[in-house]
Amino acid sequence: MPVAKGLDRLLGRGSFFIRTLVLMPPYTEEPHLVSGLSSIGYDTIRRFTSGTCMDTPNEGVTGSPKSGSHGCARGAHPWRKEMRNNYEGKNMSGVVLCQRWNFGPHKNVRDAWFLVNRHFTSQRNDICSKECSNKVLENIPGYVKIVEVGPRDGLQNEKHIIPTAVKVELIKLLVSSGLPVVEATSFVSPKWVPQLADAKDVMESIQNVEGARFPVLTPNIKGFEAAVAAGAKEVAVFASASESFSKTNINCTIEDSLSRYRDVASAARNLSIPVRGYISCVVGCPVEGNVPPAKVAFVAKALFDMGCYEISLGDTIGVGTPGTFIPMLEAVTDVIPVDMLAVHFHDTYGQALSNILVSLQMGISTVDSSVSGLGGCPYAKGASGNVATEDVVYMLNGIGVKTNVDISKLILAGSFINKHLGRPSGSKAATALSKVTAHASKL
Ligand SMILES: CC(C)(COP(=O)([O-])OP(=O)([O-])OC[C@H]1O[C@@H](n2cnc3c(N)ncnc32)[C@H](O)[C@@H]1OP(=O)([O-])[O-])[C@@H](O)C(=O)NCCC(=O)NCCSC(=O)C[C@@](C)(O)CC(=O)[O-]
Repeated sequence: MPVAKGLDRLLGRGSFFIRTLVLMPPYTEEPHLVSGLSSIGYDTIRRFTSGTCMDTPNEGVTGSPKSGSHGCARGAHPWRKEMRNNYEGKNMSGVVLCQRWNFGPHKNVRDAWFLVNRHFTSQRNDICSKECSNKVLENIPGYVKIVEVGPRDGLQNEKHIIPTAVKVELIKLLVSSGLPVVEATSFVSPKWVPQLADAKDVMESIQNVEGARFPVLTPNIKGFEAAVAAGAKEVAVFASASESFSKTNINCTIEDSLSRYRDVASAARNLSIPVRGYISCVVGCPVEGNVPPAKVAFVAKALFDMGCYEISLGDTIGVGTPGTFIPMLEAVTDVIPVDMLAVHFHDTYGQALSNILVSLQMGISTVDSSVSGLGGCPYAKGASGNVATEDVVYMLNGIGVKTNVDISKLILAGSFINKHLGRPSGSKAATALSKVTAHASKL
């Protein structure tokens, strides 16, 4: 296998994990993963792995203060630390694998290891989490919080209105898979997004559902008040890094939207309600094209200053690659602590998983995704669904990262909504694993 020999030379004998990832059959064509990662300097990656504030000067960030001025003012927003602590301590769904595997004709443990994992990476790979110490993966967090956005970002874009009962059942199934956060709906104008006009009913129906948090989108004080009245205990505001998209999506300029969100954040602080912030179009806009990283950093800093406990960076139209996402993340982490950031990818160009992997390497540990890859934004023409949660969990399992999500239950949730929508899953992992299960006797 010439590619394998080349990789061994490139990586050294100790780096069998990368080799395994690259060569895992049937994905043996090209070592894209290694060549892509090797172009990112390790120093650059390390810079983002500390959970502490960066003191890097932020010249070039329009209108934002200079170095250190953000001062990581977490004391002002005590829920931040508390919420991070809440993510820990759950049972993990992974199991120790291949304890009684028969190595059979395979020459050595390494070869047998990757064959074993070819079949079993739907479970968390504990061998990997213990033994992978190579430089490429060592900075990846041990736990990743997945924020499921299917019921909101997914269903807001459906042609037909989904019955409230179906939405509620979907949310319950997602929670039962172990997802810690399920974005439930939006309190936006029903004239703009009729698909989510039943936000109040959805929220009221899940009041007794335990085991996850249910943030909802609120574009203004009106939405915030309606959300709180319906029982929401966490909200999200959504700004844009592109002026044109801001006008298209929420009918106001970026500056006006930030002013509205300051009002929402202030009202939320009075009620001790945590506020998540989104930034859309962080690398590309359907109207303006490329979006400068400094613009994203500016909006991120504004959301941070108003008290958002987490800021989700959205590649709304899915055009980003590591080549554009890394410089944007560098600009944002110059002004915001990396542990307050989340990433949110639409998979229009099939780049989401590679972008997630580099984001994790740069210190991000929160990933938004949507069951079955549902989704799209009604105001971002051409945007496809979000990255599928099943695909994200599959990848994280494969590299030994804990999520607490049971992928088989997640696939059930996906099957439920796909059946209702009358179409196949948008998740490659769910599709493949369903086939494997169906033909298990042939393995
Ligand atoms: C922001 C507005 C409301 C401005 O819309 P507007 O028309 O400029 O607002 P307005 O203040 O002039 O009000 C117009 C009407 O809407 C009502 N209204 C006003 N506010 C609300 C509210 N909160 N809830 C219910 N009704 C509301 C208001 O009462 C009035 O009703 P009328 O008097 O005509 O009967 C509108 O543009 C809107 O709702 N936009 C939402 C668009 C949206 O939800 N887009 C998708 C989510 S963003 C996204 O998907 C991206 C993200 C987050 O996923 C990240 C990524 O993918 O990158």
